Amino acid sequence: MSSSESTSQVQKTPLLVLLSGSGTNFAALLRATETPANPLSSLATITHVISNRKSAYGLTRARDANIPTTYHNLQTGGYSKKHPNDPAKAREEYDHDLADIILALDPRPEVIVCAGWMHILSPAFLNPLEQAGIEIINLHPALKGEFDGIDAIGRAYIAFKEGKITRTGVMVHRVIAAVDQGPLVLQQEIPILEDDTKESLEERIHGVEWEVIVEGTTRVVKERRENKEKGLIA
Ligand SMILES: Nc1nc2c(c(=O)[nH]1)N[C@@H](CN(C=O)c1ccc(C(=O)N[C@@H](CCC(=O)O)C(=O)O)cc1)CN2
Ligand SMILES: NCC(=O)N[C@@H]1O[C@H](COP(=O)([O-])[O-])[C@@H](O)[C@H]1O
Repeated sequence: MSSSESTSQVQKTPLLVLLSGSGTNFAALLRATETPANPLSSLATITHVISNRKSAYGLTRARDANIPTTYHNLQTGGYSKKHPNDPAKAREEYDHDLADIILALDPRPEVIVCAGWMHILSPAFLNPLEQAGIEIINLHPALKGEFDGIDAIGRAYIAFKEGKITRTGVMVHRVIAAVDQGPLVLQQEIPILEDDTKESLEERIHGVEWEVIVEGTTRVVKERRENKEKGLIA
């Protein structure tokens, strides 16, 4: 940033959020971008939200915040009907079109945050986004290398009850084709207490998620802006 520029004049990094559910993590990220005391508020802004589920309350939260939204669904988008006997082809076309939707946005997002996005992204999506230089990160309620995939919290709780673990955690990682196995941005361990129920553990994990998604996004945005200033990326 040149000395004559204030942060208010510097273009904020446009973020796009992918979500499938209630959107509490999106809400936490939005709060951070709108809270002057939070460093993220001077660095980034959420410019679009996409969900694959029409009923996702996260879409309502985005609309209430006057953030543009898109609903993109495998069934209602006709992908499954077009390829009734080839679900892989249907998913490939769905992913390809999702990438086209994002690449056509103005402003084009620079960082995509998966915040409870419950769809595995294929190379048909990942490749064009990578070629466009758009970074993708994901919030996952487990530590790296543990409980990849869905119901990570439930599986961690079972492992705890079986005496196999005494802690779990939350991570933000970069998204690659291998689900939840991309490079770590950051993670935070969460102890599992003897008297924890699945519900009490889940509640504690969600509270940590709302912090980790902000810190993880902030780290990625800061690194990207520094790399831009150094001329390492366009
Ligand atoms: N290529 C990648 N795609 C996604 C990643 C990733 O790391 N690489 N992270 C996920 C988020 N996620 C866990 O953090 C996750 C979400 C969903 C699934 C999954 O099995 N989805 C099923 C459908 C499940 C459902 O609809 O309830 C599916 O896509 O067939 C696994 C992991 C986001 N995508
Ligand atoms: N594999 C990813 C995954 O399981 N993510 C989970 O989706 C929820 C989204 O909640 P939200 O819609 O309230 O943000 C989060 O709690 C997170 O644990």
